[in-house]
Amino acid sequence: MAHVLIVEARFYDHLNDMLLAGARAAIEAAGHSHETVTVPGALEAPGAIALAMETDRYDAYVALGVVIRGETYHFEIVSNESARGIMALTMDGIAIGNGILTTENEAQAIYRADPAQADKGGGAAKAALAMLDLKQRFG
Ligand SMILES: Nc1c(NC[C@H](O)[C@H](O)[C@H](O)CO)[nH]c(=O)[nH]c1=O
Ligand SMILES: CC(=O)[C@@H](O)COP(=O)(O)O
Repeated sequence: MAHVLIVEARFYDHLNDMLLAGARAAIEAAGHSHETVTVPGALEAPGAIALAMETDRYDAYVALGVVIRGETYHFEIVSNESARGIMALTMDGIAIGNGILTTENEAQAIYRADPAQADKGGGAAKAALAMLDLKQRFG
């Protein structure tokens, strides 16, 4: 059984709740345990995972959050830099699923976050577990 850390960037409560429900359900359905830590926004997610890695308590990580385009270039910074940080950790051999949505509007985010629709939280959890499987196979 693997122990998975969910790092949720809680910028939009109602959207995060759906992502979390999907991720937790997918981890539990696969027979694994999980815990959750909350950070203020997507930009903090890679740093939180990097800190958690130092504890050696977790086998895999799921990053959850929602970035919705606003009026300024900030959208690109938050979207691209959170993904870049997560990808850097992935390339270090950490099993991570990236469930940080980057959308043009709230309707796109609702469709993707809802476990009964696109279930991107569940998808990110499954990706983390798939990478853990590969890590154990090749490690
Ligand atoms: N605009 C969004 C943010 N912005 C906040 C940053 O992620 C960060 O917390 C802040 O700059 C302090 O370092 N975060 C999201 O998750 N979603 C957004 O739409
Ligand atoms: C991530 C964003 O684009 C958004 O939350 C920030 O909005 P704005 O560019 O209008 O400040």
